[in-house]
Amino acid sequence: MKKLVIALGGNALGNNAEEQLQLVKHTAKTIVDLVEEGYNVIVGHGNGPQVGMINLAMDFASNNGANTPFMPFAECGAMSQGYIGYHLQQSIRTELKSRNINKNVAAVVTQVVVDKDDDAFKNLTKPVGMFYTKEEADKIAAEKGFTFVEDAGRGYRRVVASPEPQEIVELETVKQLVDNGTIVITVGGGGIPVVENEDGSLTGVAAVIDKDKSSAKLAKDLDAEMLVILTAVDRVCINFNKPNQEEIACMDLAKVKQYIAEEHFAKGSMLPKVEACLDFVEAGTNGQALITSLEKAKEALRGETGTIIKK
Ligand SMILES: Nc1ncnc2c1ncn2[C@@H]1O[C@H](COP(=O)(O)OP(=O)(O)O)[C@@H](O)[C@H]1O
Ligand SMILES: NC(=O)OP(=O)(O)O
Repeated sequence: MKKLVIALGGNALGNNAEEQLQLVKHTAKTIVDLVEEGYNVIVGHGNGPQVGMINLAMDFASNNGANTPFMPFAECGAMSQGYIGYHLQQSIRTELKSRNINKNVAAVVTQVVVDKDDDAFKNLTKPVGMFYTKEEADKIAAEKGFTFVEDAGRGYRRVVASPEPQEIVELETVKQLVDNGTIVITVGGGGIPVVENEDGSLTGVAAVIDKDKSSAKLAKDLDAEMLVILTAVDRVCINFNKPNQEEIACMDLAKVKQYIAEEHFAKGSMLPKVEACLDFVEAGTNGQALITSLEKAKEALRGETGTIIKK
C-alpha cells in the first residue's frame, strides 16, 4: 500500500472550536476518499491560529484574577495538538463508519526535537493567533513584549520562533501504527518543539515548528511514496496574483530552485510548502510531492490537477 503523508493547512481546520468541528467533517471526507483509493494515509496539520488562541486565553486567565496558573507556550502547543487531533480522529472515525470501512484512526501526541541554538530563536517568523490592526498590535506588544508582523496585507499577527525539525520522538510508534494499517494523525502543529538535555531528557520550548517541514521530515522518515500538501489553491503558480499568473502542473527540482530564486513563492505561505516538497523529493529515491487544494486532492492524485514536484 502506498504511504501518503498529508499536511493539512488552515482551511482544513478553521479558527475556533465550533468552526473546526464543522470543517474537519469535510476534511475527513477527503481523507477517507484517499483511504478508499487504496492509500495508507498519515495526517499532519497546522496549529498557528489554535496555539495563539490557547496561549492568549491562558495568559488572560492567569493575569486577570481568574486564579489560573501560568501555562507555558509548549504546553499550549500540546493542547492545540490534542484538541485538533481529537476533532480529526473523531470525524475520520465517523466517516469511516458511514462507509463501512473497518479501519482504526488515532492521533499521537508527538514531540519534535529542535536545536536550542537554532537561529530561529533570535529571528521570530511564525505567525500565530488572530489578526490585529496596527494600533492593537502595538498596544499588545508594549504590554506583553510580543513581536508582531504585517501578514500579506491581511493585518498584524504575533510571531514566534520556528526552528527546524530535527527528530520525531514518537517515530517508531507512528511506524508501528502505520504498518498495522491505522490512519495516524501526527506531527500536529509541526510537533511539540522540545530540546534534548545532556541526560537525554526532553524539555518543551516556546516555538511553533512549520507543519510542512515536519510533514516532509515525517515523509522522509517513513519512506513515503508521496508528500501531499493540502492548502487553499488547486495549483502552485508563477507570477502569483499578477496579470501573467500561470499555473504549474509539474516542476522538476531544477525548476523549483529556479522559481524560488526568482521569488515566485511568498515567504510564510507558499515558499515553505515548496521548500518542504523540495527537501522530501531531493532526499528520497523515488518520492514525489503534490501541492493542491483539500477539495481537489482525489483528482490531483489521479493526475487531473495539482502541482507535482519530482526529481
Ligand atoms: N506562487 C503561489 N502560488 C499559489 N499560491 C500562492 C503563491 N504564493 C502565495 N500563495 C498563497 O499561499 C497560500 C497558502 O499558504 P497558507 O495560507 O499559509 O497555507 P496553509 O494555511 O494552507 O498552510 C495560498 O492560498 C495562496 O494564497
Ligand atoms: N505549525 C504550523 O505550521 O501551523 P500553521 O500551518 O497554522 O501556520
